[in-house]
Amino acid sequence: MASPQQTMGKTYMPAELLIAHIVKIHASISNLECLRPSKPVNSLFTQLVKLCTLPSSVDVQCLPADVQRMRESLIRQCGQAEGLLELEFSTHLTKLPHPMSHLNLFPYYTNYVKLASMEHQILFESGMVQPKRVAFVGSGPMPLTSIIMATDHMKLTHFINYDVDESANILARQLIAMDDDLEKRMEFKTCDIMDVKEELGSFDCIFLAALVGMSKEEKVGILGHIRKYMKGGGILLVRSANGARAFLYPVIEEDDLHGFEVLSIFHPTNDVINSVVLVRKPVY
Ligand SMILES: C[S@@+](CC[C@H](N)C(=O)[O-])C[C@H]1O[C@@H](n2cnc3c(N)ncnc32)[C@H](O)[C@@H]1O
Repeated sequence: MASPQQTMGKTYMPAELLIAHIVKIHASISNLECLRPSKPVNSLFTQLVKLCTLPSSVDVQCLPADVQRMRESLIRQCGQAEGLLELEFSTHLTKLPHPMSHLNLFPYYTNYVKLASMEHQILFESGMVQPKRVAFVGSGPMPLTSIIMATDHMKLTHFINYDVDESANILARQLIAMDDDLEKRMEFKTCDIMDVKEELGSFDCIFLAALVGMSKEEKVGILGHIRKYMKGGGILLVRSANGARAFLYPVIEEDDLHGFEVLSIFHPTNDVINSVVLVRKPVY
């Protein structure tokens, strides 16, 4: 089997070697009792993220069926572990007197800062400057994207966060409760995004979190629903994945975006995981 090579200071991993490592990690994760944060869980997911952010020639569109099945299982495991990690930290932070001054305790806080800055830059370059109303779909118990966007980039914008999980919204509201500015500009609504209709037409920009729609079919169904109800000329930012990062999150291809005008697709090469796909609903 080919061995790893060094390119630009990063180990380039031949696809078959990378996949062999990922298959082994998936097997170890599958043997874990539960995916709540713990030493073994943290260590396996840290190894997995390191591997998946290495330069490689992996193309998940051409995986053998058994590896594709493993990938789908791994994406669900990653989603579950991410949700449990956010739940753990949000529960801990909301017990502190000023949760907002301790957000950086979250292990992936700097990744979210970089991702939000990247997403704001992409929106700014597409002409979406200081939107009035933004929706974040799948905000979770640690709604870092909305918080960082509202605090650092969109200081006049009103954010409506949708999450199907009421316990996530209860924690998210507690997280921002001590911040007067965010309290006024941020709402958390408990519902499946598939049940939100006319209100989607009130947003200048909608973010769709990577973990909303865990299979291609589910994601495409959600995209079609949002497109149906969002306003003409409205912008949708879809988080996707590329290369080996596609073992962690679902991938959105251009042909999953029929009916939208694709404005840009950005694949990060640093430690940010998600790709950013920006689309607009045409004004008929
Ligand atoms: C764990 S969070 C990750 C988002 C992350 N906090 C961020 O700022 O980008 C993803 C959330 O999506 C929510 N979710 C999944 N499917 C959904 C759906 N169909 N409608 C609304 N929320 C959904 C889950 O309940 C979960 O809390």
